[in-house]
Amino acid sequence: MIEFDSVSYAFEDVPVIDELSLSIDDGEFVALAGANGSGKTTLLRHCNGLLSPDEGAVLVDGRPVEDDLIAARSSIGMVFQHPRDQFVAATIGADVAFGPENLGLERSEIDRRVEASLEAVNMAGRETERIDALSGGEQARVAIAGALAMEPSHLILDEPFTGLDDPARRSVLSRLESLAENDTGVVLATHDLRDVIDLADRVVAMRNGRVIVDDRPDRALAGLDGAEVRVPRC
Ligand SMILES: Nc1ncnc2c1ncn2[C@@H]1O[C@H](COP(=O)(O)OP(=O)(O)OP(=O)(O)O)[C@@H](O)[C@H]1O
Repeated sequence: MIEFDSVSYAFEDVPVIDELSLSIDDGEFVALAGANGSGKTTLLRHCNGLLSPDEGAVLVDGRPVEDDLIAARSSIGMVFQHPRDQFVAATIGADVAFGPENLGLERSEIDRRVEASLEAVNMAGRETERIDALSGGEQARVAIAGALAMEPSHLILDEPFTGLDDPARRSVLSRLESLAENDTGVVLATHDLRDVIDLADRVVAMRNGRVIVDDRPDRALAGLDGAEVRVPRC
């Protein structure tokens, strides 16, 4: 479970997160919406200690993130907006293996995780391919596999679809849907709720560092307008 307990955060003196409270259960698929600058990325960066709250607390499985950064980073897989920037190796297999290797796991366990993670994103058997030769959609899936190889309880994706065309987005989304069905919590920050409206259990929308809507997707849409997010036309 991820809990934000009255979290406030400012860059220099500019408040960005404002006494925000929110809980995300294991296995939930949450769409995090909001206009540019509403604070989505800043909030998500608190989940694995990249940022620490000025006030309040962020808890992962009941423990403040900063009390045990390694535990928090093992529980939370993060995929950022431009997956290209987070690759650490030239080939798919080496990149996905990097996290488990840092955990000091046995080679057989590392290999098992790499295989299972690539299978989960529909890229089984492609370990030796070079990442720089992949399409954007394939790179997004490799980044997700890298996060999954840590066997996180939650996967947090910060607008992972930037620059992807519709087929690539749909392919990644269908993978995320099956992960959520298998009990990995998914938090997906997006401007475009059309992507996730059929998949999400909840839509949380932010404005000026606060939660303005937190509801089932159908009801959340009724409370949002095009200024916050791009909503599906029904
Ligand atoms: N490193 C930083 N230094 C100073 N201000 C920052 C920094 N990062 C973000 N901000 C500011 O914090 C506010 C929230 O930014 P944030 O990236 O969290 O919003 P967002 O909802 O993720 O936006 P987007 O949808 O455009 O990615 C913005 O006003 C932004 O300019």
